[in-house]
Amino acid sequence: MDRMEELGFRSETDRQIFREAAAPVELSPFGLHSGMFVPTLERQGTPEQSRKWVPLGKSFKMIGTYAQTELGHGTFIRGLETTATFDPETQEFILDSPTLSSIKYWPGNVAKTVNHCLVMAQLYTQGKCHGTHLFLVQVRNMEDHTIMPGLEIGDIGPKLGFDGVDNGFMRFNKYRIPRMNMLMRYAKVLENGDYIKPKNAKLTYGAMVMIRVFIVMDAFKTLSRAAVIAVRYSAVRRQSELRPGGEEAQVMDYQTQQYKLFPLLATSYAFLLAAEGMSQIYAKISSDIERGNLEDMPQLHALACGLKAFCTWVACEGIEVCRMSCGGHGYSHASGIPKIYANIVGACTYEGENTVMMLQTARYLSKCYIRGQRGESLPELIQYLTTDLNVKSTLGEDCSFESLVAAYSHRAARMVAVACKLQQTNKKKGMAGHDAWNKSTVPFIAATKAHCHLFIVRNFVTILSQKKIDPATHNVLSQLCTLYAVYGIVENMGEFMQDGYFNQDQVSILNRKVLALLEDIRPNAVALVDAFDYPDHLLQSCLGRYDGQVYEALYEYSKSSPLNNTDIHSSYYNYIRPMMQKRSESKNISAKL
Ligand SMILES: CC(C)(COP(=O)(O)OP(=O)(O)OC[C@H]1O[C@@H](n2cnc3c(N)ncnc32)[C@H](O)[C@@H]1OP(=O)(O)O)[C@@H](O)C(=O)NCCC(=O)NCCSC(=O)CCCCCCCCCCCCCCC(=O)O
Ligand SMILES: Cc1cc2nc3c(=O)[nH]c(=O)nc-3n(C[C@H](O)[C@H](O)[C@H](O)COP(=O)(O)OP(=O)(O)OC[C@H]3O[C@@H](n4cnc5c(N)ncnc54)[C@H](O)[C@@H]3O)c2cc1C
Repeated sequence: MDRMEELGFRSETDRQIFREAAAPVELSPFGLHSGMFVPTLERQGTPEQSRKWVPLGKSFKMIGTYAQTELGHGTFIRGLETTATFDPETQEFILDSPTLSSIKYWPGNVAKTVNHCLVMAQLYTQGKCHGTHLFLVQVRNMEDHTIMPGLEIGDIGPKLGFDGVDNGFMRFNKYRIPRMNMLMRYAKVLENGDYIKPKNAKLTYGAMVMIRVFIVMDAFKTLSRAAVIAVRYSAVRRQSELRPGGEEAQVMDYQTQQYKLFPLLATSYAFLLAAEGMSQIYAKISSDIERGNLEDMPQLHALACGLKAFCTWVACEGIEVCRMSCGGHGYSHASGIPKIYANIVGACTYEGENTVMMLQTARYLSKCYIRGQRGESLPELIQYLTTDLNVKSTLGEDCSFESLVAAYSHRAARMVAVACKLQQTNKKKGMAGHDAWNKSTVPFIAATKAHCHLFIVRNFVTILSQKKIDPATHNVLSQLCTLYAVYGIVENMGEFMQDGYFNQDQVSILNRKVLALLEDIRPNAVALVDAFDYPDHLLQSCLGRYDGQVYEALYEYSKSSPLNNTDIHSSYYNYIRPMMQKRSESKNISAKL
């Protein structure tokens, strides 16, 4: 913190890069403070509240987190049970956890680190419940960090990853906070207890939308780091003979290794651009929302949910492929990959479980599909839903960007139509609306994945056609873009072929194109991962070192294992030797017999 001040880092991006460099392996216990607590105070507080609290947060005088999930409910926010009941006599809210299942459970850094929380609770005033709202709650004494009376707080125990984050539980026993600690930018409770409702109840969910946008960038960061490690290692690692009697080949020269890694390299670039595109859309629509124009809120919500889920799923699968492509050494923490995976895989669950998020986007697509059928105008990103599904592909040998985007549009439009028609058929059969929906959600998830895939391909193509890029770089980025798109088709061929959109010749073209691109990309593969510019310090990987001294690094790493501190381990004296002695005594006994 002091060092950041000394260096004059003001922007959140600079600060984030610094924090990551300072704690490269474990997630920071202040991540939720800087990433969620302070921004939520800024965006959900009134100007007065922000002026009061944000400087305290930014200077770490107040350290906070976001406490929403409970033992009994995470996904279903409307089902949260923590109550905040307004007492007009004292001008306070009384926070309470009325049941076991209402205990806050999972919030990061609640257990030991923070002294404040933003608590999501059901607001009661004048005997009426007004749904969930956010409240700023002091949870520890600012002098000695003791837990405030009326609260029970603890750690939830070990997890798959997130070792640097003390996820905790928290129980309220009629705990009082001032009225002005409700975040009142959109909804308000007046002194007499009157409730002023917001323009849209979902404005309270703004912090989640923001983090989902950040998570798309996390998916890029983590997948690209694993790809850097795996590609560099594949250039160093030699195994088996490619040419009989020749020297052992770099494993990167095996076509199968290229097929594992180069599409993930291409995906990393695609995700970086998608994350940037998503951030721009977020900046535009969220500033409209702040000015009171809520028209595009559903579009933003749908895009953030879909991309968060799509990108984290693909990143996690891809990181695992990177790990396995490093053979045995990939399994060691020395590779750096297990930690990357363990931390990012949580993102498939936190900030909205991925299936649930996909279904939010699906609902939006379903509504847009109906509007499109009625001839109503649709937002630009969704206009493809009205394309003519009888058209066949014009893809030729060059696999042009235009033909690839058309293929992705066709696939997504067809799959959304299939899911919507199933939903409609279910309704016609007499099912209630919710059943008709539930019984079409599997095809809706597939359709939503296709929709997100289209967004990413189209975004990559658009950037290549609009940005001024020098010809050599443009050429190699075009290869990556084409590989991302063609590989996606080859791996999901059934979805593109089901209605005969491609003919047999075109399928052969696509299969050949993938293999040709692997060869094109091979000479630039290491440069393309170097271009991400991750320092060794950040990667913390013996396999992904910039200088390629992999075996030296692995040997040094092994020597630093705590088990090597002594020649004979205490387990020998405590267990192995007594066991051996026992065995030899019993052997002697049996020999006597
Ligand atoms: C979306 C919901 C599931 C909605 O639930 P419902 O179906 O019940 O709907 P509602 O009635 O509530 O909604 C009606 C209506 O509103 C629409 N809606 C909903 N939400 C929004 C919204 N936000 N904006 C606009 N509109 C919205 C909804 O679609 C309906 O519309 P229609 O009627 O038109 O259909 C909701 O309940 C929900 O969001 N649930 C999810 C809960 C959730 O997200 N919880 C998050 C808790 S906080 C958390 O998890 C924090 C985690 C933070 C982790 C720390 C991150 C640190 C960084 C780590 C990075 C790792 C990198 C590793 C690096 C390395 O190692 O290298
Ligand atoms: C590492 C980590 C960090 C976290 N940090 C925080 C934090 O800082 N603050 C905080 O408040 N919370 C935090 N959480 C909690 C997290 O936000 C929730 O776990 C998450 O929102 C998922 O909710 P859930 O646990 O209720 O899952 P559930 O909803 O119980 O999901 C279980 C299964 O049910 C399915 N399901 C649920 N609803 C539906 C539906 N409507 N349709 C179809 N399928 C459905 C899901 O797809 C899933 O397969 C964290 C969680 C993790 C893992």
